[in-house]
Amino acid sequence: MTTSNPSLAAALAGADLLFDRAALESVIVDMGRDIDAALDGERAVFLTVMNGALIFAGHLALAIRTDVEFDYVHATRYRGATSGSELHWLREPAVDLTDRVVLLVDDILDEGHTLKAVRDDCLRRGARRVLVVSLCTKQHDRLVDGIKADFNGVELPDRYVFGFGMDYHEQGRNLPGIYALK
Ligand SMILES: O=P(O)(O)OC[C@H]1O[C@H](OP(=O)(O)OP(=O)(O)O)[C@H](O)[C@@H]1O
Ligand code: HPA
Repeated sequence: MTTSNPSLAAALAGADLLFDRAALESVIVDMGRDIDAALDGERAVFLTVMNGALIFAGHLALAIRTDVEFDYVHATRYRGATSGSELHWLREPAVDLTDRVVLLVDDILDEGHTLKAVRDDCLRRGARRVLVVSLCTKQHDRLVDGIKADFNGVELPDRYVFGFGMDYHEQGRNLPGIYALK
């Protein structure tokens, strides 16, 4: 941690716990069941958007019974800040997506720029179907046109959240719950 980072302890002291680990694990089990039904036996590419989706992806993969092929992309537009800017691609998919079903797995659908760009990139690479899977979606009117989650775990108020993979200035990703700044 660099010394210029705002204090995680101070943020936690002023934050609300929205969903604890047990609640999230239960939601993710249900998502896995729904995804199995949608895949109907097809072996999908399980494409994780790093870094934020890391923890969700691990839990979700264990909740899906259909075999999947793992790959990941790294795209970031917040870069440790609490408001987004343009998307930076740090790693593109390695698996050939031609004619594949893709489970596009991310932690949060906020304004939607990230998932829209990655989803469109998968389609450009020839994916037959992209199912957008997000642990949470923020409720506000800033969502870009043309993107929605096909599978969503929980809905969030319009507040900056962290934990369960999501960062507060690159801190707090391994907190076992979702917290919201006041
Ligand atoms: O819907 P949007 O407004 O585009 O925001 C959602 C994206 O922002 C976060 O990534 P971030 O850029 O913070 O990178 P990270 O995954 O490394 O935390 C999050 O993991 C999503 O990918
Ligand atoms: O509220 C958020 N928290 C963490 N990462 C994010 N990326 C987009 N919105 C958020």
